[in-house]
Amino acid sequence: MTDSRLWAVVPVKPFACAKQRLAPLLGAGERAALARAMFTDVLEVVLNSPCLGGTLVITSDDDAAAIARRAGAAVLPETPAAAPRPAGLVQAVRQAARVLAAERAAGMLVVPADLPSIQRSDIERIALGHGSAPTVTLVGAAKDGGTNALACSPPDLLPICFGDDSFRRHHAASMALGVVPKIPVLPRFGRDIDRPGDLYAFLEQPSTTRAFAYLTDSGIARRLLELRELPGLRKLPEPRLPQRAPERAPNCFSAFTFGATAALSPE
Ligand SMILES: Nc1nc2c(ncn2[C@@H]2O[C@H](COP(=O)(O)OP(=O)(O)OP(=O)(O)O)[C@@H](O)[C@H]2O)c(=O)[nH]1
Ligand SMILES: O=C(O)[C@H](O)COP(=O)(O)O
Repeated sequence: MTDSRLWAVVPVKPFACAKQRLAPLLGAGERAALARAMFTDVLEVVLNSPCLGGTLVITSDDDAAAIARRAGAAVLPETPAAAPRPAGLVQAVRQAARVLAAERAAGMLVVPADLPSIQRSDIERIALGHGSAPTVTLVGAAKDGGTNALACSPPDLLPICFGDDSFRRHHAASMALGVVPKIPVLPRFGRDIDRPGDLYAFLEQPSTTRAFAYLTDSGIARRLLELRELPGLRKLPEPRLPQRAPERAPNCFSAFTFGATAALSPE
């Protein structure tokens, strides 16, 4: 590959297992639908960013893989299947880094699938400011010390250590390599939706995202209004769809099996 642009890597956990920390507010089906909507928002942004060389979605979820392929992204079947966090995320991103390095990609930009508010200008700030190898760019989560954007050139330069306190650990790993990471200030990249407070904050800023539309059209936003008086939600339109009863979550870490890794060219 002679392209000097970064490849976006979007790791996606099976929707049926996603957003467990939102269980106090949402049923299993609602969490899966929200994760799907957020992933579609993120996918649209990265695929519409010509500053990127391509988009690789790594997942063991057939539905996520089908969405990615329809949108024009390359899909890398995750092997082994998603494990409990953070091991699953770490192994998935390491797998993607190995594949991109083998394809001689200039670098990778890991974009989590739970950042529905990001915009193309945010991707451009990271990609166009990243520079040539060896380089690391990091963007931290606003609250929990996580890493919400990780770019590295070459793709397998940086030890991947998602999990508790990951931003500090990724920063330290980069410094240990003698690479001072670039840390652009990107507030929208800081706002991943993990916990109830993140969901309330997201709802208080109406947007044209699929995630916001799902939460309002399904009646969830109004239900949360009744749970916690949110002045910002008063002007929401009446919900159009009947509310779905919470469903039981399936066994989330049953074994998935996939074939060989997909080619990088989008199918
Ligand atoms: N491919 C893959 N992606 C993962 C895995 N675990 C998490 N992710 C993705 O990594 C990003 C951040 O993950 P989390 O914030 O832990 O999201 P989550 O696992 O849905 O949230 P919880 O269920 O509350 O832990 C999201 O895009 C997830 O879909 C995994 O095991 N495999
Ligand atoms: O930094 C990390 O480990 C990932 O971004 C996931 O963290 P989160 O579950 O807190 O979003």
